[in-house]
Amino acid sequence: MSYQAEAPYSHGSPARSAVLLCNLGTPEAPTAPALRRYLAQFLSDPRVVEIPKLVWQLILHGIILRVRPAKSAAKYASVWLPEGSPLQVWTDKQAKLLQGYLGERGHHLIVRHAMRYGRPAIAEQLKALRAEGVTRVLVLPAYPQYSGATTASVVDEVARWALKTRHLPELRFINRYHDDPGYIAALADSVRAHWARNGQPELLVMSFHGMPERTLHLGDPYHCECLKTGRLLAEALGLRREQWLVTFQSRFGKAKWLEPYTEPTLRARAKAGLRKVDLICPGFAADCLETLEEIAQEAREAFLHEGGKEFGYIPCLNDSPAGMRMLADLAERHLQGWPTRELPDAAQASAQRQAALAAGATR
Ligand SMILES: C=CC1=C(C)c2cc3[nH]c(cc4nc(cc5[nH]c(cc1n2)c(C)c5CCC(=O)O)C(CCC(=O)O)=C4C)c(C)c3C=C
Ligand SMILES: [Fe+2]
Ligand SMILES: [Fe+2]
Repeated sequence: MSYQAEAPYSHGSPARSAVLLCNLGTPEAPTAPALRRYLAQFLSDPRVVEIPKLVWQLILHGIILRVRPAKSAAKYASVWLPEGSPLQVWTDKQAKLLQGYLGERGHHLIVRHAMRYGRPAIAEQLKALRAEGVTRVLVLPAYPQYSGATTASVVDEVARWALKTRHLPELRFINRYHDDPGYIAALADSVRAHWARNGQPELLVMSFHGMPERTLHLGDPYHCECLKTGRLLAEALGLRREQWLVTFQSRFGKAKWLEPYTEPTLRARAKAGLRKVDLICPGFAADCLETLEEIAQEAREAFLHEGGKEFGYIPCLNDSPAGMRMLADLAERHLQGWPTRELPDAAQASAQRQAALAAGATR
């Protein structure tokens, strides 16, 4: 391969650092054509569907992309906000707030968000940051638990951009924060706040996005990390073992996925006499289709249908102050050694000029 000519970092331009908050991505509209584009990109990622490419492309284009887009579009339509897809709206807001939180702590840097599938694409954002003189990028995948399908796929996409780029910024990656005390405390705070308003349930179900079970046997740490988050959150809340449960949602395809499955578990528990349950989805940094539609709508209906009486959905950390402080702490720890507390060169020069002028004026 050959490297394209690229604009050099201009001499004397400010050396800047950036944080790139990366999430999964979402369709651009709740319509079948938009879903087809999104799902084609998402489900063609070999990190997401690990079966031989040729066989999978036949199934994907021959069956899945003919049926699923319309069905998924209807689900997206039920949670779509006036400003767009919830995942897009929250992730955009989180990046803006994170810039503010880090700024208040004296860090001069740029925070942007990017999506692994759809837009704004990771490569598009890295290119834009480079054009703004950014020479250091901290990549923060918005996935508390590491998995090959999510975290590693973000790294793949950064690497794909890097493969084509001559003058690379310095790059750092955050792999996980599933057991970060700030993350656990932020989740515990939001559960306690929910209980203060609605009373404590008989059972707290912590529902994580599923993965094919074979990924666990192939060495993916995702399952272990979900269980650890669950245990730490239960400990922080002082729950007894029978008062909490970790389950897995969003099964895709016919293979066995991580168990227990969320909705069948809720149905079975309701049938067995459970009346009041709370659901939280700690693996999602922001509310999205999988939490707002699959849990807060579908799982609720299933539970009530089987005789359950009260179903509480506890939102994701989204833009909560505790969640944002946690992200700022996390980024700050990984920014160590980068000169983010110094003013960028150009701003520094201008501040010095201003100081000299002021000094001259008082003399
Ligand atoms: C939080 C971690 C996630 C893991 C792990 C994950 C694995 C995974 N997902 C699919 C298939 C689909 N997921 C879909 C939506 C979706 N998935 C995540 C997160 C994880 N996925 C999020 C945040 C979302 C919501 C996006 C949004 O726009 O709100 C979908 C699309 C929706 C649909 O058609 O059902 C699919 C498909 C697989 C196969 C997989 C593991 C290998
Ligand atoms: Fe998913
Ligand atoms: Fe789903």
